[in-house]
Amino acid sequence: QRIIKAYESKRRHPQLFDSRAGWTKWMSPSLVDALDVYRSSGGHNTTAILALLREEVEGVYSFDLFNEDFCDLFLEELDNYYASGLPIYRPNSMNNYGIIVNQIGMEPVITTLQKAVLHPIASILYPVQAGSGFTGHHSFMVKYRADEDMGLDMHTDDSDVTFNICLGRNFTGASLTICGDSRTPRHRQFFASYEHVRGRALVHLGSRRHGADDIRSGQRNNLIVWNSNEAYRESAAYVNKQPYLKEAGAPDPRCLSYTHDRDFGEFLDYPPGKSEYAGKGWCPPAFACYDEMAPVFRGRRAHDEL
Ligand SMILES: O=C(O)CCC(=O)C(=O)O
Ligand SMILES: [Fe+2]
Repeated sequence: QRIIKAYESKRRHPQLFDSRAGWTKWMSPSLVDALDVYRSSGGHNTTAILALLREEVEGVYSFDLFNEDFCDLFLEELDNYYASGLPIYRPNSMNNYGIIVNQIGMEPVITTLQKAVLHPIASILYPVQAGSGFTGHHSFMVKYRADEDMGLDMHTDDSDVTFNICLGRNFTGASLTICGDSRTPRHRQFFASYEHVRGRALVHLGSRRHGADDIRSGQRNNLIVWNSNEAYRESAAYVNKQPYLKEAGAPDPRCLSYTHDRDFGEFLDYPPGKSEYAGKGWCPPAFACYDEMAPVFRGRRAHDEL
């Protein structure tokens, strides 16, 4: 709160923080029109919105959201914040170069975006998780560069519905690998590789396993909005209350996580500097290991207990 106040007078593009106006003027005109159709039909006419969504793979969709101007202004604003010397809160332990944008004063304007754009789309795609409204969001930037963080380990989000919006700048590589839904037999099976496009958003359930492949050149900055819905979390349908199903078979190496998976080392070498994770994984839990994995797991345990 103190930081938000301190930054207020230093904003480079104050219009980006205007929660009343929101970000509509930088949005894809056809999306704005489609949302109008949806809204004026009381949420019944979903045709126009659905026509703008591209299904990348079952359960994961992308759509054009912002224009180049928006991406430029937004990245300039972040550069300006970094130059201000104010403290930078990192989004999570795995992102050393990102920033939580709610902490620089963007929470209200992103709430406007959530109400006007994200929730309508999420409620069409994921009615159970989106429900009658989101109750909060955790919004942050991730940044990848060949000489900084290059990628992000496989994980699921503490989010009910995630929107991942690419702001550029120029880059090659850095695609997003999409695997299965957590707790399902195929959670570590490969589903798709998504190439980010500047101005385009990807939307998926937070429970979907995903990770960012290493960047080859340039830099990629994405705005991530983790939407949460308290009513859904309290309901019996909440994903974290579902049974953890037994894995169907050996994982696809592209879907392995060195921070989460107990069998990572059976398939791949730990990335440089990450070998401390060996032996610390918990996923899958013992009762949900695929058949051939059990001896591996028991062997590891027996070894550890010596
Ligand atoms: O780099 C990306 O596109 C995804 C980042 C991500 O999944 C996350 O920060 O939770
Ligand atoms: Fe994520």
